[in-house]
Amino acid sequence: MNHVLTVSHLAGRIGGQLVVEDVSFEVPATGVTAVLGRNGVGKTSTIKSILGLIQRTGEVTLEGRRIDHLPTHRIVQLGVGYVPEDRELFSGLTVAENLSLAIRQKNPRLDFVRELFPEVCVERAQQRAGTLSGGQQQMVSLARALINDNRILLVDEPTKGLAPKIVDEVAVALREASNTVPIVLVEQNLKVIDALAERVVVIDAGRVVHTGPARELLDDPARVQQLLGVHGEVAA
Ligand SMILES: Nc1ncnc2c1ncn2[C@@H]1O[C@H](COP(=O)(O)OP(=O)(O)OP(=O)(O)O)[C@@H](O)[C@H]1O
Repeated sequence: MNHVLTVSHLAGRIGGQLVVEDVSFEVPATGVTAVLGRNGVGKTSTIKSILGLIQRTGEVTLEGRRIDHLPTHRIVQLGVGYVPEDRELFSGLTVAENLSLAIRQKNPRLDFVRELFPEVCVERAQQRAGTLSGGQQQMVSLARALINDNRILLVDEPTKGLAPKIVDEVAVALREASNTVPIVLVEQNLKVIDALAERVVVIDAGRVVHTGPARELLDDPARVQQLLGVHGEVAA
């Protein structure tokens, strides 16, 4: 299979402490690959290790090219888009200003993000990002990553803390986005995983403990319970 990203024996440290122990997985060139696991097992740290945001060892390749020795800004320039868990918008700047600061290419995908998020990217373009709701801020954060032609997008818990209706909106946007770029999605919401992910990578205590088709895992509530410690039934 054609892989856009391969992660091999990745380890990551924060303040000298090993938080990612030994993570290996591959990301196909299309669709959504979900990274799952209980709280605190190292999902966010795995994403940050790939991006070089924390001290890391191991091998990471983007379309066959080693990127594990590069600084974060180079990795992003090569086309690894990042939507961080805490959104990290410039709260005092408008939506339009947040978007224009993110542009890295001559022909940004402005029409695409305006179509995907008309409320925030058109109607609220002149509103300060810090005055938007959590869901709206999440959409700006996604738009900021989608405005460039990335090779892959790393999206960390985009639905965390959002109301169910907004979760559905974010999921629809991510599905649209995944038709244009492969996505690695850290997500706890099984309904979102069910709606979006083709494959899952489950992490426990800094290591990969399961990989496979999302459907196979979601159809096995006992295994979901065992791996994630949550009830395996996906609510209707
Ligand atoms: N800045 C930090 N300083 C010290 N320890 C940290 C820091 N950030 C994370 N950790 C620790 O690293 C481990 C992995 O955290 P990480 O955020 O990667 O887990 P996670 O699986 O993404 O969790 P969650 O689902 O709760 O977001 C945890 O034990 C956490 O306490």
